[in-house]
Amino acid sequence: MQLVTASEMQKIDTYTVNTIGMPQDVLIERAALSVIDVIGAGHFNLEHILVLAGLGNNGADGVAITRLLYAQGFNVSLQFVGNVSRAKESVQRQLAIIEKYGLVRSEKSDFNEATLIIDAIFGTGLNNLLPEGLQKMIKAANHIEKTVIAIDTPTGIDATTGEVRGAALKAHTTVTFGYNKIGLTQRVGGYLSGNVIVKDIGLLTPPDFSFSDTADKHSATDV
Ligand SMILES: NC(=O)C1=CN([C@@H]2O[C@H](COP(=O)(O)OP(=O)(O)OC[C@H]3O[C@@H](n4cnc5c(N)ncnc54)[C@H](OP(=O)(O)O)[C@@H]3O)[C@@H](O)[C@H]2O)[C@@H](O)CC1
Ligand SMILES: [K+]
Repeated sequence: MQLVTASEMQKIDTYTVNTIGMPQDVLIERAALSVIDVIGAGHFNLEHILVLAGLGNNGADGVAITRLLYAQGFNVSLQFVGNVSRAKESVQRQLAIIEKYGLVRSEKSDFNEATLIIDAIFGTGLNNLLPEGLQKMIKAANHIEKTVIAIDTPTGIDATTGEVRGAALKAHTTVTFGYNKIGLTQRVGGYLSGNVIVKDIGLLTPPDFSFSDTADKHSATDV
């Protein structure tokens, strides 16, 4: 199966949105729906779902997932990591929608109460060490061994190299979009990603795209 680096994935996202004209919110909705499929097909304890969201498009996926779960009647909490006033427009749009659903964000959540954690903090946009406060939070969450579903990549894993950027939230399952990422198959990233499920969300790859990875070297689970 074809693997990609973080920057290749970003180029494919940009091509799909800017050249093809697929609205970004449609991709986010499809990403969220694909995660709902995985949650529904798995044997997860859904008594209390906690969604941790970041300030970029990965966080926007998280807010959309929260809305879809809430609309189905699940007990779901949404907690942001970082200052929401600095969130990308995609997140702000999702937040405006959930407000109208009557969904209220949590300021601080008790991880012990959660039966399932959805990690939508950072995805392919991760470009540095995680902030120290977040590293601490992740280490504490790993310690209590909750079941985690990572959105696109486990937070803290470099999607290109599989290295840990300070700390990484260990996932039971990672739902990744379009193509699997090299970093989810190598080094510690391979271990911390758990079961990797690749979902098609309608991304298009430019016809002349040159991948740095040669497809016949690898195999992975495709769904
Ligand atoms: N593109 C699309 O259309 C679609 C994308 N989708 C989803 O979006 C995800 C990629 O989204 P994203 O590019 O917004 O980046 P994300 O991982 O959310 O990070 C947010 C921002 O955080 C920042 N930052 C980075 N590292 C940092 C650090 N260590 N400490 C602090 N800040 C740090 C950095 O901002 P910068 O520093 O560059 O200003 C970065 O931009 C992808 O994984 C998939 O889930 C799908 O829904 C399909 C449609
Ligand atoms: K994530």
